[in-house]
Amino acid sequence: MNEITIGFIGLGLIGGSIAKTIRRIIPEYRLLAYDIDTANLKLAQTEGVIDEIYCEINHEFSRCDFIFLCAPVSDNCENLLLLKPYLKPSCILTDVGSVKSDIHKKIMKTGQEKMFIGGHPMAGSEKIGYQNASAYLIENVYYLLTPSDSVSETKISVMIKLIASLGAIPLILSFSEHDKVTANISHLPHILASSLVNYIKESDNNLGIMKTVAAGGFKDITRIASSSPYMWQQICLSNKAPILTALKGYIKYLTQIKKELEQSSKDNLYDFFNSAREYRNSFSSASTGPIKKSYEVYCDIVDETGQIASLAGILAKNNISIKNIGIIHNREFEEGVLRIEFYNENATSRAIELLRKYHYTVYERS
Ligand SMILES: NC(=O)C1=CN([C@@H]2O[C@H](COP(=O)(O)OP(=O)(O)OC[C@H]3O[C@@H](n4cnc5c(N)ncnc54)[C@H](O)[C@@H]3O)[C@@H](O)[C@H]2O)C=CC1
Ligand SMILES: O=C(O)C(=O)Cc1ccc(O)cc1
Repeated sequence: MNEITIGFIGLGLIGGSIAKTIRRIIPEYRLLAYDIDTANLKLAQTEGVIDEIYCEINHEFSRCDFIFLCAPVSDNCENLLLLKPYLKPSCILTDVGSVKSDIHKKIMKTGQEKMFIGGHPMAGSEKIGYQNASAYLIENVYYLLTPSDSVSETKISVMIKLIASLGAIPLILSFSEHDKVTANISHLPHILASSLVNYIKESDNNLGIMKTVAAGGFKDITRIASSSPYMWQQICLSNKAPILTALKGYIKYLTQIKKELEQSSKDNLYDFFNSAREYRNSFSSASTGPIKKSYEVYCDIVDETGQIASLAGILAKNNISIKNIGIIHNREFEEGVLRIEFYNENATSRAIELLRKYHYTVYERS
């Protein structure tokens, strides 16, 4: 088989993670990248992730069998025209942007429908840039695909195969359905997280007491407020109408709960929390959710030198890789515990079994 060549236009958190995943799973593929930030490109080349780096979009990309547009959404739209003269007809052009309607409209304008299949991995984080990219970010998560109307079935099945081979779960949607869904389950939550943080900033006293005592719940639901403001500015502007509809629907809920509280409607307040609890508990705890599951366990550990090293040694001897490790202190674990994160479900369950065998107290959190 001829060598497959894949190009990346933008190599930050998502582009970098897809490139690292390809390098991990299909190391023989040739990877090319362009990014406005040359430091990213140089790092990726030094790490052996990208084979060829370019400081402009040029004829080198005409060798690509796939091109992933991985810049913020409106930059992806602008890069389409710059790429157009170089793409071979058999190339599959895709993107990873969080919004799909604008890029599909631009694709129709530029006459590139026969090669475009929109893409959107439902995984990510509040972190920014290639330095935070991970070869496991898209493992076992939904990867939404929005093929153009005139792209061939062959191209669609090749794309589905590639995404599945990278360990993600391809799911086809129309671009308008995509934007409605993501407005509700991704864009609205990001707006809520940021508005909650802004509200607390405004309400706190000058010693920052709220900020100091904010507990797990606040931190859980506002983590995504640390995301890139530039990326979210672009997402909001690009998906304005569906986000406004979602906000309107959500504000209705807030108004309703405000009324029920004002009226001390005991039963309605109970129903409000109970219906949310039941529906939230019905979400799959398997990794295929809108939010990627993190494989973490918590473990009591004696506060003595060498304790972390001996636990890590047990895992290493059994070929279990640790993704992240560190002591945490919060109210749930009053004494402080060791938080250990693994790469996948299998490693997590093997580690739990092993550590318990060595008489460690291990906690799992759903
Ligand atoms: N961050 C997340 O959790 C997720 C982001 N996305 C989408 O992925 C895309 C990329 O986001 P991230 O990787 O998170 O952002 P990022 O900020 O980590 O990376 C963006 C990269 O694009 C480069 N870039 C900016 N303008 C460019 C241009 N005109 N041409 C070429 N490169 C350019 C930047 O230098 C940077 O390396 C966005 O469209 C976003 O909507 C999709 C799923 C999750
Ligand atoms: O960090 C998280 O939990 C996210 O929600 C990340 C994210 C951001 C943007 C997307 O389009 C998809 C996923």
